[in-house]
Amino acid sequence: MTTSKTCLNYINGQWLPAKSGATLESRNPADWRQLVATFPRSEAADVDAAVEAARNAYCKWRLVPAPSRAGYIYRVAELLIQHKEELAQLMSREMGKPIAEARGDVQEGIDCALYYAGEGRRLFGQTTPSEMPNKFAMTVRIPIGVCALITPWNFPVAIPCWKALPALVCGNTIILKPAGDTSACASFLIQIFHDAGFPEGVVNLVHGFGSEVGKALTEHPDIDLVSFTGSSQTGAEIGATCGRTHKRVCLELGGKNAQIVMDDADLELALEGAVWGAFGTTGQRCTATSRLLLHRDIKDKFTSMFVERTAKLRLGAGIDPNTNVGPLVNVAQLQRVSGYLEVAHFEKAKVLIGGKIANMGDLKYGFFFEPTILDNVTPDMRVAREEIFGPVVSLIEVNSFEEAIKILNDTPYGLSSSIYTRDVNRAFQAMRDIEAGITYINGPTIGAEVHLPFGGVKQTGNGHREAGTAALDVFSEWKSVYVDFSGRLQRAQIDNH
Ligand SMILES: NC(=O)C1=CN([C@@H]2O[C@H](COP(=O)(O)OP(=O)(O)OC[C@H]3O[C@@H](n4cnc5c(N)ncnc54)[C@H](OP(=O)(O)O)[C@@H]3O)[C@@H](O)[C@H]2O)C=CC1
Ligand SMILES: O=C(O)CCC(=O)C(=O)O
Repeated sequence: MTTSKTCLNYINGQWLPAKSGATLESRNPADWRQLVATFPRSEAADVDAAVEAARNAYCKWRLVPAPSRAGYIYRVAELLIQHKEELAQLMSREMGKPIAEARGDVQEGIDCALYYAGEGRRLFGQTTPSEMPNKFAMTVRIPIGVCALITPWNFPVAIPCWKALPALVCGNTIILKPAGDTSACASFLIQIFHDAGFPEGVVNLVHGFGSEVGKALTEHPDIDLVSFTGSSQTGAEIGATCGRTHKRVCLELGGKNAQIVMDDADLELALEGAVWGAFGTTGQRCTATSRLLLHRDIKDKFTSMFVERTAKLRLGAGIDPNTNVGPLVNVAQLQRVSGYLEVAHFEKAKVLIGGKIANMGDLKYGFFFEPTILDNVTPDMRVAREEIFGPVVSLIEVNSFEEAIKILNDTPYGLSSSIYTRDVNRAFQAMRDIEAGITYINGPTIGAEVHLPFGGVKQTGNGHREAGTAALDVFSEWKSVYVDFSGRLQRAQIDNH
């Protein structure tokens, strides 16, 4: 039996309870009887204290040379490596991810830290010729200020790292508001930042409800930027508030990702991709495969292979190394996914396998849902259009490559996409014509790498990207600098120079 943790806020280098003293609980989704952590139910007053600390710290942090800022980030990488297993096990208990995937989540945090530590010695700007003689022109990146990072529960280490590390290397200070379901993981991560020695106030953590702490951060006049990953609904609300209060905002929202399997595909390879893409992380990824667009010539064969393989997946607690599919994160997710099965029945989709809450034996203490394949799905059905965020995938038959691309694009979202084909011409055509931020050729829709931009088109976001150098464009402003060493007034576009 593992003991529960008492998590606190981290403000100005101090571990503190909520000013009100109120607390909330985080429980193991594989067995809700197990308390994983208690954490502060913070309010606007706690947010005010964190914003004040971050604002004060910003004055000095922005002047620390970027290679020195990167030194702290490198130390985060070292500490994450040191604590990888402990953190992965905590994650598996707190949000249910199978342990191998939890290790992958921490590894992504490590990769991210190593990448942005390196960026501290680059942060390249441009030098460019001036129109004038004896004048030098260049661009430099400058930080934005105090950044609020509002993160979900599905990648409790990777997503906070994607946001915090580029923000910090650019010279901003941060306040993390993690999802309540992964408050212990967030505290562990911020302990690592503390141990890495960041100056007081540079890194802050405020736990609590999104509707209280998240909202207070978004509305706060002294927050300069909000970076958010989560639902489209909350994202739209945050976007509207930031518009009203003139804040920079970066939104990473939903997906309705599809994998195309063409008639010439390597079916075994496509099968591995479909299983991992649809049921990895119990389908709780914004990049999860929730539609399989199958060419009519391989549909029957591929479908029976897929059903057979899905039947072998083992549901269980993530901490058990034999588990393939863990629980959903909480009862609300379980209800949401069950609700979509009602929709599927109403829409006359055919359940080929799964389709129910799994409550045999010890599973009855958790939020388990059977891996589910829906057939006879048409592109207009709700199950084919709305983000389900669970282990449910819809099969849609297509007659041609062109039809597959058309259906793939026929969604309000545009995050990830995939095509399995041996035809290089089709692969390149797909790369060009698919409307999505990410396209995989002969790979599943999941598995992004930290040095490439991550994000999507249409309602998946608001045009920004996380990860890679693209994240530096979120967390810094461009300043154009002209140095005139002519010793006289030179006026571009007016003087005949
Ligand atoms: N794109 C993605 O990666 C993700 C998408 N989702 C989608 O969202 C659905 C619901 O999941 P849910 O966890 O409720 O997602 P939310 O978008 O509501 O939550 C994401 C984060 O935002 C916070 N938050 C909630 N309301 C507000 C608000 N008004 N202002 C500021 N911050 C807020 C949450 O805090 P708190 O935890 O306290 O609610 C959490 O930290 C899922 O089924 C899935 O479809 C969810 C997670 C990730
Ligand atoms: O699958 C991936 O590549 C990353 C997924 C992710 O970050 C997410 O679902 O939020």
